[in-house]
Amino acid sequence: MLITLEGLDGSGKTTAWEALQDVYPDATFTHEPTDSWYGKAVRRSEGRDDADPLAELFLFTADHADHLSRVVKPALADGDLVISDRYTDSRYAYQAASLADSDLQRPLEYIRGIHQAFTREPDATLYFDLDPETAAARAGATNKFEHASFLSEVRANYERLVDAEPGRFVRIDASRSPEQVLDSVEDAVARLLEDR
Ligand SMILES: Nc1ncnc2c1ncn2[C@@H]1O[C@H](COP(=O)(O)OP(=O)(O)OP(=O)(O)O)[C@@H](O)[C@H]1O
Ligand SMILES: Cc1cn([C@H]2C[C@H](O)[C@@H](COP(=O)(O)O)O2)c(=O)[nH]c1=O
Repeated sequence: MLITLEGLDGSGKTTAWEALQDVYPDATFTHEPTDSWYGKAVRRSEGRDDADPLAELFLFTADHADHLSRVVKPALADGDLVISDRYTDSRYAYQAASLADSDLQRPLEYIRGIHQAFTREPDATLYFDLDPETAAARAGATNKFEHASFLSEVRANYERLVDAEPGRFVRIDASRSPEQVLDSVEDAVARLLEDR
């Protein structure tokens, strides 16, 4: 089973992903961007304000293709529970926002279309829902995406994704205390595993 954690920068995904490692020590824990050389190329691009947004989409997508073939698909083939801190929805939400003013007519649909031919969709996605101002403040503006105005466009895209596939997403109210958020996350994962 593939479970992904999604949401704005600073919404608490990594905090939850780390806590889940104590609860499910045998699961495969992974993340995007990855630590591969593709992931390092992505990190370089994130650090550049002059990066071309379409080129950046393809860097993130190359990292995803490598992540799928090297980590995600083999772990799923072994019957592992796979929990990924960010995955395809990050591209649909973030790169659709960075390409909003490009020549692409419908960036979110275009990006989904690129992935459809080769990706493995998540079985379930925990969506850490947080307002963009709090998210930006928690994230500390360490890259070009971590600003409230951009994050509010990203959030609108996440909402479109949730509306399109309500059965896949579990909304986590990420504005609560870390303890409350972790309790909800652990309950949600336990329920997903029971229902599978
Ligand atoms: N529920 C919470 N309330 C307040 N602060 C929190 C909460 N959860 C996490 N934090 C703090 O917010 C910051 C960002 O948390 P975290 O790295 O888990 O978020 P993230 O969603 O993984 O962010 P990014 O996508 O930027 O990596 C950290 O300093 C973390 O300690
Ligand atoms: C996978 C992915 C990530 N991003 C953005 C979102 C964040 O601002 C950074 C890195 O993520 P992290 O959780 O802080 O490590 O990259 C993106 O724009 N598109 C993606 O596909």
